[in-house]
Formats: sequence, C-alpha cells, structure tokens
Amino acid sequence: MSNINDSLNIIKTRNANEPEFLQAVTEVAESIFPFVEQNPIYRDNKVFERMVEPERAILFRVPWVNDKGEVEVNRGYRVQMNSAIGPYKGGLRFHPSVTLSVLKFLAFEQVFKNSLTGLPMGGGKGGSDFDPKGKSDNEVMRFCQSFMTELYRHVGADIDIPAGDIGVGKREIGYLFGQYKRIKGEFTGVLTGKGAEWGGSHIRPEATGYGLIYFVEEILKTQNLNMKDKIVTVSGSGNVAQFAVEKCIEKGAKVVTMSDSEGFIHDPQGIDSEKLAFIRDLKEVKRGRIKEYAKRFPGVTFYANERPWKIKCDIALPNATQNELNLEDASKLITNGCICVAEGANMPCTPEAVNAFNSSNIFYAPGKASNAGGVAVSGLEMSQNSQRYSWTREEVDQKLKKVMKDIHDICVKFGKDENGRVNYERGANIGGFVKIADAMLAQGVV
Ligand SMILES: NC(=O)C1=CN([C@@H]2O[C@H](COP(=O)(O)OP(=O)(O)OC[C@H]3O[C@@H](n4cnc5c(N)ncnc54)[C@H](OP(=O)(O)O)[C@@H]3O)[C@@H](O)[C@H]2O)C=CC1
Ligand SMILES: O=C(O)CCC(=O)C(=O)O
Repeated sequence: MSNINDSLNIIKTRNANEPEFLQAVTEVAESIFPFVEQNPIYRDNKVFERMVEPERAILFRVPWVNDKGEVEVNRGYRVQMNSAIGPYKGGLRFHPSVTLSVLKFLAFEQVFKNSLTGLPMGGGKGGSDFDPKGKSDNEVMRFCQSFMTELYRHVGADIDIPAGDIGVGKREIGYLFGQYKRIKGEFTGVLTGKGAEWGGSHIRPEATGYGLIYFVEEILKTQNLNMKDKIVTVSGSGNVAQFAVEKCIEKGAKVVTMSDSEGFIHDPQGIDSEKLAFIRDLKEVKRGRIKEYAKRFPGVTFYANERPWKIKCDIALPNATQNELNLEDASKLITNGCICVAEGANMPCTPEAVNAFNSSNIFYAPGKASNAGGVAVSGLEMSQNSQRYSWTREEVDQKLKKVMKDIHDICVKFGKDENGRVNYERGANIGGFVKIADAMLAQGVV
C-alpha cells in the first residue's frame, strides 16, 4: 500500500506552479493524514489523492468591447472540483489576481465547506482576471454577457450553480443570469445571490457576515462569553465585511477598523449604523475608496497600505482576501490579548499565522467553517427555487443560525483534544472530509 506522505509529494510535484492550491491542500493534509492512517479504507482507496484532482477545469476566452470601442480579452475559468455529495457549487471571483491556482484553492476549500453545511452541495469555483474596478456598468454588463456566453454550457440548476465572490455582487449576478436566461430560454435557479424579487433568497447578501458572527458567538459561548462590548477589528469593506460589522453592532460589540486594498481606517469611537451606511453607499453606489471615511468622520486615522492587525482587539475578523494576515500580524494579535480570530475570507491567515494561533490561547476559526453561512443560504436559495417558493427573512435567518451551530458542533466533535480544547482547524477538516470520503467510497472509483 502506498504511503499517504508519498502521495503528498506527488501532489506537490504535479502542482508545483500552483502555490495557493498547494497551501490549501497541505493545510488539509496535515490535519487529516493521521485520521486517514487510522482509517485505512480511505488510504487504500486513494480518496484524498482523488479529492485534490478537479473532476474538470474549464478555461476559456472572454472577449468584450470597452466604452471606447476597443476589444479587450480576459480569461475565464470554472473549476468543478467534486460532485460526490451534490452538484458543483461555489462563487465566481472577478479580480486581476485570479489564476488557475487561486481558483483551485478556492474550489478545494469549497468542497469541505459545503460538506460542513450539511446540505447536498459539491464544490466548485470560477472567475476571471477581469477587474470590475473603474469599469462602467455597461462595460461590466458586456463582460458578464461574454463570460456567460461560454459558461452557460457547463452550468445548470442540477449541474453547477455559481454565485458571487470578490468582485461579483448583485449587479454581476443580474447580468450573468439575464444572459443565461436569454441563451437557454429558461428561468431556473442556475445562479444564487439573485435579487429577492427574481428568485433570490432573503438573507443571502447578509449570510456570510451574519453566519460568521453566529459562529463566533458559538465559540465565545464555550467560554461563557458573548459579543457585548468586545472590541473587533475587521479587514475588508465588501459584502462579507459590511454584514459582519452590521451584526457586531447589533450584538453590542465595537468595530474599530475596516479596510480595502489601499489601506485601513481606525475609528476608536467605533463604527455605528450611520457610519456603516456611509461605507455601504461609498462601496456599493459610489464605488469609492475607504480613505474617504477618514475625511468624513472626525477622530479617524487612515493607514495607507497597512492592515489592521496591529490595533488592539478582542476579536479579529479577516474578511478581505487570502494571505492577508501573516506571522508578524498573528504575533501582534497574540501579544495584544486577542481571544478569537475568525475567518470571513477564504484562507486569509498564512500557515505560519495559523500555527501560531493554534499554539496560543486564541480560538482560531478557519474560513471553511466560519464563513460557510453564505454558501449555506445559497443552498437554501436552491431549495426555494426548486419548490418555487420563498421563505421569510426570519425563517432563513433561523435556518442559518442552526447551520452555523451544527458546524460548530462538528468542529467540536472532530477537533476536541485530550485536554478538552477544540482545534477548530482539525475539526473542520476531518468533519468536512468524512462525508465526502464516504460518498466517494459508496460511488466506486470515479
Ligand atoms: N461573498 C460571499 O458570500 C463569500 C465570500 N467569501 C470570501 O470573503 C472574502 C471577501 O469577499 P466579498 O466580501 O464577497 O468580496 P467583495 O468584493 O465584496 O469585497 C472584497 C473586499 O476585500 C478587499 N480586497 C480584495 N482583494 C484584496 C487584496 N488583494 N488586498 C487587500 N484587500 C483586498 C476589497 O478591497 P478593494 O475594493 O480595494 O479591492 C474589498 O474591501 C473573499 O476571501 C471571499 O472568497 C467567503 C464566503 C462567502
Ligand atoms: O454561495 C455560494 O455558492 C458561494 C459562496 C462562496 O463562494 C464561498 O463560500 O466562498
């Protein structure tokens, strides 16, 4: 029988040019290999070796015409990673940093995350190196139409159901959906994150940020703590960050930072609902930069090209992008007495930072568990679309809370050590793995 560590070496050689993908795979491998060794049926059937190979990865040309009448060409992708427990499901990212490696890491994480939600969803991810920043609505529309003109043949309500991610929000989902409907001549739930008036679920825009805070509350509960009066640092100012901040305010916590790719603002008075409304308008309508906040509100400092982790806090929520919190940042958080770091973004903490957290008293929640609320409500959107029915805000919110609590329970079940301390990283990785692995075993070597 082959040694699972030999397999990791083969995976590293085969994907040598894909650093983000290897980072995600190595992180999972380190948690699950001891478990796989104890359960040789997974090792002998090469379940992990199969899981790291996408079922397919589609790469395509996306030509479009800008407002000056010039032709532009971008690259589009869809990575269909694993369909053992349901159709492929995962977001689309439009950002200049998108590569096959980035999308493979995101698709791989998505497989585990979707499994943790308890809903029947496989994992995938897609996107493009297109940058929506600075583009007109018409340019974004033409790009989305061209993107879907190829993507439509690979997706479908029971095949692969994309959604939003960085650079893809309600506007882009609308243009993508419109083009799919025009080409196929059918109104189906092929995308999630749709407007509530045309098939979207209530609470989907809020779900990732709200779910993150529900998960943090579950962690705090284990220590008889809650969110009230906690100082929170947040990175990002997009979808996930905005709704995480909204829920923190509702729970009585004080959020003192937000950021974008140009730097972060520190508001020692705290971001209240009125200030958050300013940020929402700035980001969703004006599509402006976070530094405007420091010009608008007194007592606020803008730190250009810096990240917020040096600011003292009880809870840190990295909600922007991958590898935005490194060992130096982690050491600062530990020294400053932070209690909990919960990832709203996918893989925002480097492996060195994660190891530092897990060796300290900080509770570290990996994104595949703590940010799963978004895709969970996407799964609920799919159910509502299938039934041609729509649940109320309250109903969806209750279901979201239950999913986040259940994920917390899974992390405790698989992550508790002999001293009773929970390693959420190990818990999420093993908990996510078992369900997919068992489905793969049941379905034979495919
Ligand atoms: N939307 C969802 O439902 C889910 C999202 N996630 C993850 O959450 C994270 C944020 O996504 P979302 O809020 O949807 O995306 P948005 O596009 O709405 O917002 C992204 C935010 O992160 C900042 N950002 C993006 N790239 C960088 C970078 N390279 N350096 C610094 N800041 C950056 C953006 O700043 P700027 O505007 O300057 O680029 C912006 O503030 C991602 O990791 C995503 O994968 C996870 C689960 C679900
Ligand atoms: O809602 C979805 O399908 C995707 C959400 C997503 O991309 C993610 O969880 O990272």
